[in-house]
Amino acid sequence: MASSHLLQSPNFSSNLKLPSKPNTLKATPRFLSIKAAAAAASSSNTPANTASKGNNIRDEARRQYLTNPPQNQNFSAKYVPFNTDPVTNTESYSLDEIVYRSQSGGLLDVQHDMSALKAFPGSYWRALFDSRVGKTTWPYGSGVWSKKEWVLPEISSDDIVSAFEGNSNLFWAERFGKQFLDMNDLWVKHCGISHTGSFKDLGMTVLVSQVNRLRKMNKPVFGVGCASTGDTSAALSAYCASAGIPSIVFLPANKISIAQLVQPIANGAFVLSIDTDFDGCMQLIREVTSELPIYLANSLNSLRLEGQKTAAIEILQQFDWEVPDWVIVPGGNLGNIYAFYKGFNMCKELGLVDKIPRLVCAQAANANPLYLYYKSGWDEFKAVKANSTFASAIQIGDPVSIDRAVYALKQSNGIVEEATEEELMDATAQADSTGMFICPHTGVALTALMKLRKSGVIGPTDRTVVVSTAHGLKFTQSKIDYHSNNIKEMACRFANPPVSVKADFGSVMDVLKKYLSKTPK
Ligand SMILES: Cc1ncc(COP(=O)(O)O)c(C=O)c1O
Ligand SMILES: N[C@@H](CCOP(=O)(O)O)C(=O)O
Repeated sequence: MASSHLLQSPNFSSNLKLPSKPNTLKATPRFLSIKAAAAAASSSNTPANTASKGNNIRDEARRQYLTNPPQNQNFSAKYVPFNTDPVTNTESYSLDEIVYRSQSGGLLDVQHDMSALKAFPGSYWRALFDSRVGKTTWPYGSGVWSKKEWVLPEISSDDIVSAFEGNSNLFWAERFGKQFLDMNDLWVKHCGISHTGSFKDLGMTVLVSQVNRLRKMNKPVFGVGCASTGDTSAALSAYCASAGIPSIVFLPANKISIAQLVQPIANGAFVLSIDTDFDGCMQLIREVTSELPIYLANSLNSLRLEGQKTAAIEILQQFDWEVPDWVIVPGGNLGNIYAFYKGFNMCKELGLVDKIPRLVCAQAANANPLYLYYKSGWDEFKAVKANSTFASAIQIGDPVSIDRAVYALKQSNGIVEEATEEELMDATAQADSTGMFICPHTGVALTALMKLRKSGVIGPTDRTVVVSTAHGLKFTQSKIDYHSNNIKEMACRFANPPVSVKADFGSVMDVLKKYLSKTPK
């Protein structure tokens, strides 16, 4: 592409000129003015401006699009079979087709036209993405849609269903790092501080937006369905409710938390509580979605991972495009570990950074098919019967994205670790005692970190990011059980139960004096 081309985003009122030398990693002085232009352009759509024009942000985006249509935006994406040679296998599908599997029954992947994206240097993309953070411009106020060109480049902003998800806190876990791990550069990416309380929002905004588009195109999509351990169903039902699209969720009876169960109920989903486990629900939803006009929303559908990969890009952005040494992700159905790899790898391929972090996937020992496969030297994969775990959202024995996970780990020189119930609950309590309030799945990831620190694989100064996947408030019962010392065969070493005390001054004083005498000054 010639360097004189202009890239004009729908919501940007001024053109962003390409640097004269595309594909260079160095930011040129000229480029800095591009950044300023981008910032100025996006700030012209502030709510105050929008309101004064008598529009809402969606109307304003539409108006911008009509008066200033995008030019030379040749970005596109399609489905291709996952990890096959494009020379010998030319199979591909439009994203507007309803397809979840390749002809041979394998996984699909969303493939972007990388040559069109590569026409712009990494410095361009860094500045463009940075310019969109912290704004309410539709749809770029979302951490996912601020990377729209890399997610679903062809969807109209008008079809997007978004809760301005993403842009989640990257928390410096200073005290936890220093106190328990002798680390000074430990970070927790709080993906669970999100609209429905988990990272699933990142993928679901993409999937439901595409469904919205398909329905407008009169494609046969009556509603959207998923099997779930509680978080996918919460995200699906919220995004569908927001767009007025029916959602159907299959939940394993008595295996998800009350907080998770109530989410789809409140959002008006059709909820089936099925007497099986997650793997059984997954099997059923796959059969049902191949018979009925119900679109599959689990991460078998590769659209979801396009949204989830933006968390990786966001981490780089939050470190001002410096690459951390390690990223640790709890794994269940195993879509997310691949999504992280894909996000990091796209940034490398497109010149935003020059390497990717090493990835660690952490599993509960009670549901550890990936760990066993890794320990066998990737010899033979065997699904397992997942046993009950406090990390209930990853109680999965037959993960649909196993091939994606193995690919991500091999490409990133990755590691798989596991956590017993006691280890994950202790790690959760320790993290909470330093001011976090994490879910048990994050406890699994922290356990993996503790083990890798102990063995010296992760060093004291390694910059490490632990991905926190859900909000701790969804899992209060496990915390209540732990802090009440009410878990069979678990010492609950860090339990902090409340003290019952009589309602008189003397009793309260006695208890407080005892407490103060024991507390380190
Ligand atoms: C809270 C939470 N953490 C981690 C995971 C694991 O993600 P994945 O299934 O993509 O491996 C899930 C869902 O499976 C989840 O709900
Ligand atoms: N933890 C998930 C399990 C399903 O994963 P998905 O990413 O394939 O939808 C959930 O919350 O349901």
